[in-house]
Amino acid sequence: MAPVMSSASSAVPFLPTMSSEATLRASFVREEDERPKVAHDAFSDVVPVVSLEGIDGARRAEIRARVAAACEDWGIFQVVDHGVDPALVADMTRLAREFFALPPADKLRFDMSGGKKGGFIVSSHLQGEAVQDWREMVTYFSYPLKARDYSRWPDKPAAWRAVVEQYSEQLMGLACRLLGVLSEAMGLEMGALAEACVDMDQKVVVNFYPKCPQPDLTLGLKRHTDPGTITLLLQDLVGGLQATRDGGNTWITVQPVEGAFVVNLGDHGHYLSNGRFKNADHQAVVNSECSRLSIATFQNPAPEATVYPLAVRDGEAPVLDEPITFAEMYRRKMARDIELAKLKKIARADKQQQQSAANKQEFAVPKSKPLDEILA
Ligand SMILES: O=C(O)CCC(=O)C(=O)O
Ligand SMILES: [Fe+2]
Repeated sequence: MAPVMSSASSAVPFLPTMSSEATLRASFVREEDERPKVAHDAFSDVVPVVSLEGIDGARRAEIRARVAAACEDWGIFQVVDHGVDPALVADMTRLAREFFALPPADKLRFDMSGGKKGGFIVSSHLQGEAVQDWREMVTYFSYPLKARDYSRWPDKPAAWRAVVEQYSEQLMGLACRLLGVLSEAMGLEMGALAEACVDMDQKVVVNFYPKCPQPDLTLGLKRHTDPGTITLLLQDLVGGLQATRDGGNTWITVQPVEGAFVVNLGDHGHYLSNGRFKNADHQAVVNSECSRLSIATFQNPAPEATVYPLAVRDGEAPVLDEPITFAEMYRRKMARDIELAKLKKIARADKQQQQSAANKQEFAVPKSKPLDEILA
């Protein structure tokens, strides 16, 4: 069936309408090959849920083996019994929901469009991209401490800044414990990955996906891999995080687990393992029944950290030609994405032109011929 599109221009502010329009604006409608293939609630349990109870003692070897297997398979696993205070997690999600429920003007006081470091933005699609993501987000640059610019941290709801600070600190602790296990899983010393990150960066991104009138035509967040070392994702029980390991042909929806963090390996982690551990290829889908909240904590190396395999096994060649900095790795990734976005935009415009030419032809009334010409 042909998609039903609203003709409103994407230049019109769309915040208040994201959840109230009956049909999707054209700027959110994805090409067929990018649309969701699996429902937001068709949960799969293939991504293992690993308890971290006993991580510094009796269960370390078992945890390490399960983490290694999951990273070789999907680049994703979930952790429970992780030591992050559940009351803090509850406060974080409650206050995040309160923020997104504020009037648009309050959120736009922290508008980060135009390249500002941190704050609120709608969709956050790449420069030049033809299709927008169905999401709002707010970002906090939280580590290193010198990167904290409190003027870019929303000050409403009142308690949120303090809660984000505590959350960032506890997640940094969890990330360091996980990097220790991951280093060992790569056959390295426990401190190897943390050392490779130099002074670790942390960025917290709170994603809010409003309910959507036509979720089958769009994505909350398009397919991507995270650039950093690992990402710790807290998702509510609605579901919508999807992963693929065959380039987008087949997808699974990660089963939400109460209180768990989903751990995604990013590009940096992938390269350091010499490609043995996958950089999780993932996206977020939306639904028409309710909104969804997820909080992604990105643990990235410092911009000047070197990206190069640390764990090259016998008989393997390094997956990178030469050591590069993380800043350069990120620049190349963005350049590739922008190039791809440009090509997709051109293909989309071509297709729209062909469609409108075909429509004109269909409706063109054939010139009538004199009867004797037809009969001749
Ligand atoms: O919301 C989700 O499930 C995914 C979020 C994500 O992948 C990201 O923020 O990078
Ligand atoms: Fe992601």
